[in-house]
Amino acid sequence: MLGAMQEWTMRVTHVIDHAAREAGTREILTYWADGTETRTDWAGIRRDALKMAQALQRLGLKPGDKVASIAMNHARHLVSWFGVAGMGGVLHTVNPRLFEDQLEYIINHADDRVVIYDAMFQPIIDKMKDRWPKVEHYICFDSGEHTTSFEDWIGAEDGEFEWVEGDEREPCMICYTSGTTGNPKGVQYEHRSTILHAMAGLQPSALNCMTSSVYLPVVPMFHAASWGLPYAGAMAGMKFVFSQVNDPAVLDMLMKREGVTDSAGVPTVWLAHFQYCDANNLELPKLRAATIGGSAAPKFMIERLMKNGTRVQHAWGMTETSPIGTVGGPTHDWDQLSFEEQVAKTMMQGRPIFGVELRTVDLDDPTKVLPRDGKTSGALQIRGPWVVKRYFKAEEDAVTEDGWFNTGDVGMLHPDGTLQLTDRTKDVIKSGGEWISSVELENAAVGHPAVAEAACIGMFHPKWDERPVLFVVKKEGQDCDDKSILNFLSDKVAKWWLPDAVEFVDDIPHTATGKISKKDLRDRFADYKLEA
Ligand SMILES: Nc1ncnc2c1ncn2[C@@H]1O[C@H](COP(=O)(O)OP(=O)(O)OP(=O)(O)O)[C@@H](O)[C@H]1O
Repeated sequence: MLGAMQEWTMRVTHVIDHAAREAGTREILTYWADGTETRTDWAGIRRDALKMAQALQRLGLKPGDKVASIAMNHARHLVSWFGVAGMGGVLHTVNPRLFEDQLEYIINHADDRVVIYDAMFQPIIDKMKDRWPKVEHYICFDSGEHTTSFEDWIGAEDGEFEWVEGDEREPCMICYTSGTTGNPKGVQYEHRSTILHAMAGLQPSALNCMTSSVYLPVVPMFHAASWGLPYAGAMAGMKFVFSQVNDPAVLDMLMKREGVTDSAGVPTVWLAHFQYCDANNLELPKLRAATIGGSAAPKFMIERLMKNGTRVQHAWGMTETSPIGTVGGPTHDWDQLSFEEQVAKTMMQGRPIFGVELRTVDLDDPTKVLPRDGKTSGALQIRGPWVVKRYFKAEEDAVTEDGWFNTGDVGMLHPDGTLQLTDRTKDVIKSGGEWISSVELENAAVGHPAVAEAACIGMFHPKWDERPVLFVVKKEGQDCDDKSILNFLSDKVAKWWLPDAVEFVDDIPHTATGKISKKDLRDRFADYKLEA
């Protein structure tokens, strides 16, 4: 027998309705690429989203149709998150840094009918237009010099529109993985999964979203739904500060002037911020918390932020998990820990937020579930209502028979639930039947004063199968040799982990999301040979 509560379909339109009703005047600021700024509020975002939904219908779009956005973070992009979902459509947030073949592939694969883009990406549109035969309309978020401008387009509507109703399991957004592991794969976020994920993000131990938050998400809206922040932020009714550019000078100015309390982004964002403040003799902004994820946050970054009074929330997730899986933050015993212990804990990837479950399985025998002992490393699996079950247009599910998604990450679970990632399955190095973490070697190497960046890959070795080779980019004006690096590593990793060779390179290839691309590094050094 069922209970007797009211019907409430979990559609994301509830989120914007709530924000406009309960926090209607809470501000949304945008700093635009041309240096101008505009301010709107949650009521304004809803008003424009209604107009946009109406305008999409006028173009002939039907529920289920897809609209691509190629855009940075700003209020109009935020409008499209709710406008597209509000007409029953699916917003496809595209990473503009993808390579041309990937851009061609994903827009065609998603069957996008409309592309809305920032003027700064006009060159991409000009280059790609002929390769996207299914796209019928182009709209520019900015000026519209070359095509219809967003403001003119929605400005022609009166906003007298009723959100399109539908099933809560219908998709409202599609994000593609960046394809470092093959062709990009589309992950469809449902209305329901999006709401559950955003509500989970409101847990105090998660994204730290509350009415008092003034949030500057540096994580782009095209990167795994900006970690769900636009939805969680609307639910909390917080103030957003957006910047269309990722210039540390602009971010620093906005953080200080607007009293930003929270920010979220990949580690490289803080790297650039540190460099900017150091070069200009400025103090770091005093944030309440910085959520860092997407790749491992290095120790020196965590230390520096914590010393500055900023709580570091080290998060792990992936496009396939909407993306939040785990978030770090003070544990019950936090106050009893020394600063060093707190840093060490923060370097791990945090604990699962309510709603998802993690387990690790043996790398060689995936049927064997490993103990949560903080010692045994294995392949990380996850399940939960905002974790992918099947990729868009795939013919088979992407989960194990018992319903777990294989993340491709390697790590261990501690008895208190903390996840400690050690590598990705395809990057972990197998030497003489034992595993070596390429990430741990890299993290240790970047602590060397002359090292700007380091990447470690396993190279074929006639005796050991694979041995680590470390590729290093030196800091400008600094010098060092392989002996100094190996010496530096010798008390930080096991002796048999020490790389067989250290190679100095001018640059290390990166993926479209700014992570080290080991695939490209391997391709670049395909002919590399290690001696027996
Ligand atoms: N806090 C973190 N520490 C270490 N690694 C992390 C962290 N957060 C995310 N990652 C890494 O990022 C991956 C997810 O990234 P994302 O979904 O953006 O895919 P991608 O790396 O860009 O592309 P692909 O899945 O195609 O390789 C995780 O599986 C993990 O390897």
